[in-house]
Amino acid sequence: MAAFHYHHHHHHYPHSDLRRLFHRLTIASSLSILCFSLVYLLTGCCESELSENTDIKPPTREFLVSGWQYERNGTSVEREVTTALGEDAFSGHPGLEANSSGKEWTATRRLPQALIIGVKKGGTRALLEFLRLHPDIRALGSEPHFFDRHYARGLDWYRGLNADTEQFESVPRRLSVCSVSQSGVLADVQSPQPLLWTLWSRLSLNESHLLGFWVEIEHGCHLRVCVWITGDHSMDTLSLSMMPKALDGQIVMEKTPRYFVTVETPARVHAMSKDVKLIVVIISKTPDIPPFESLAFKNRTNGEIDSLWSPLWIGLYAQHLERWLAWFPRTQIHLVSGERLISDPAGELGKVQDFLGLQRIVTDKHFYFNKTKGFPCLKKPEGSSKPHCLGKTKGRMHASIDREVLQRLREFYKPHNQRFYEMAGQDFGWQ
Ligand SMILES: Nc1ncnc2c1ncn2[C@@H]1O[C@H](COP(=O)(O)OS(=O)(=O)O)[C@@H](OP(=O)(O)O)[C@H]1O
Repeated sequence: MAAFHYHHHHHHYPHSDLRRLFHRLTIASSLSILCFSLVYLLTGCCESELSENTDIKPPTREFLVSGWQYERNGTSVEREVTTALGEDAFSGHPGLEANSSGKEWTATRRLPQALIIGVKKGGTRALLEFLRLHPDIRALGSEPHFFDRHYARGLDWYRGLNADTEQFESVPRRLSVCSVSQSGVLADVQSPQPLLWTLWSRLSLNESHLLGFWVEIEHGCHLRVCVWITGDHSMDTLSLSMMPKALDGQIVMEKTPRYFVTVETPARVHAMSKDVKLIVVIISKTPDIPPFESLAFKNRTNGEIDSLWSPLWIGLYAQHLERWLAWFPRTQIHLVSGERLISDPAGELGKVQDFLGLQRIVTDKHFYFNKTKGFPCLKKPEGSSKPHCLGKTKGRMHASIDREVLQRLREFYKPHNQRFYEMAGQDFGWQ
């Protein structure tokens, strides 16, 4: 049997919601911003420095200017916000760490050399989070959807080099994200909304994740607008959609499982780099979309499968792989078995590391099987010392599917899968 997939819920944030949010932020912050502007005008601290500061420097917090915080689940967030900034911000990011060798300072934002292109619900998040453990991998946490949705924004946007002067830094595990403006400081102080807006549009989050924000100034008079976000999505989604800074020799990568099935993507990826390494996680599973049994058929009585229904169409792996093979050699595409990623994560990760030309550093020592979750979890995820499983949205209970329907799907997928095995040069044993 082949793979079946779910509808994916992407976040869409209506303009009006964001408007309302910023409205609230404005009211909450206007007082402190006024004070801030006063201090600014009185000290005139930027005058001499503005023109000299074209590079981002490690920030030294001078003021915690504006906060919009409230109690959530009975715990005050204020102390933690300060902690996140004062102690932890900018730790865990090679591009920003001060180190006696000074080497870290050469880290730059580069276009990815490897992509996890698919497939949706195949285990792409697990694969990326596992790969992140490797010191030679720098991975973007969110799904940037550059080649399928944001292509018109251009490669500089993708890389994280905005046309405007903003720079973003994220501290993925610490739940604080900041946007730094290097120009027009006074104007920004009087109106932090555009900065917040840009920062916000870079996050795959919505208003409900926002716990607070603050504006601060650092040495060199860069303005930083920071948001503090709930922990619920930290492992799965908290990251800015731009490439992380990486050192020479590190592999930059991202995952957007939709790339695999979008017709225009292979050519676009090829135009970025003909050497990029492509990873596809493929799996055989049934989507958990009630009423699956009726949606899967064009005509239930004669058993005609609706092959254009997206969750079933995604599973036509041969068809999708064929499009990639028109642009990239088979050796540049690595297939990961979604089933084995669950039953033997270290084994699958070993092969991926070989494919990427990396030393096998992520091994069975890094995983344990969590019986409650029913999935492998990490003993120590990147940037943390505590064991971690993926979030609630990964590894869900699936409703059982009618046996006859399953049988019909097996028949439907059989020839497609056969063709896929031939193309892949590998039998995945689905039946
Ligand atoms: N270690 C571990 N922990 C949790 N879940 C795991 C793991 N390894 C693989 N999986 C499987 O990953 C499925 C989600 O796949 P994706 O991350 O590719 O989904 S998404 O397309 O990004 O939404 C998810 O599918 P569902 O069970 O349907 O939620 C899991 O089966």
